[in-house]
Amino acid sequence: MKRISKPAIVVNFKAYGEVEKEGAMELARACESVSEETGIAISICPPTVDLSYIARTVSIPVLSQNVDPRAPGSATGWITPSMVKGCGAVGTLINHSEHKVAKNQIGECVELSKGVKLVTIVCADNVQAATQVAEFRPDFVAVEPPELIGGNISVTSANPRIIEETVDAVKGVNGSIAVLCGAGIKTGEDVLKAIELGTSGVLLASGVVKAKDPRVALMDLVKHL
Ligand SMILES: O=C[C@H](O)COP(=O)(O)O
Repeated sequence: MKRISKPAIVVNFKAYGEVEKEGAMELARACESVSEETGIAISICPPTVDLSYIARTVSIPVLSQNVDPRAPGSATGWITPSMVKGCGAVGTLINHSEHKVAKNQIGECVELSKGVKLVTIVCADNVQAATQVAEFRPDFVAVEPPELIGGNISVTSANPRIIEETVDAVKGVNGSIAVLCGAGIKTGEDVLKAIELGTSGVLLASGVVKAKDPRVALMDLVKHL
């Protein structure tokens, strides 16, 4: 199933050492296997260097970790949305906290991505930023307080208000934009809380990528869905 259905679990592999060499494909396979076994949509964002290989191999949705605001042409080293689409990915993150895009270029990334029918997940650090990026009409806005990213305290318990307020603010801009939350999410309880707070799912990384057994971590994440 290549569609990002809801509730959505989006696993960002980032650039962790665990996903170097064959690690990315092994993790992609684990996500695919849990998704098939449970029927829950698990989407993945592998490192760009593995995007094409993984997108053509697994049956779950594969997204790029970023795109650049460039159309096909003389753009050495840039990652165009068109290229991402061409290698079999179904969507892309944009403006991740660890890969910021200049404010005036976020809209361009969304437009170019939509133009090639990529699903767009635009990240935002706070409610104000989430409201601003919602104006670009992405498919998803993912709110992630940077100080909680990669830590052991889930945004759902550390700052549930930011999630509720982001859901209200984004829906106020456009009711069809789905909201995700991320930062420190590690358990099925965290995911359940995220849904109860009004989101359509979660964006997470370390809870799966750095888990001793990623398959066990994934099964736990989806156990209440
Ligand atoms: O893209 C994922 C987010 O930055 C969250 O990362 P984390 O789950 O390691 O906190």
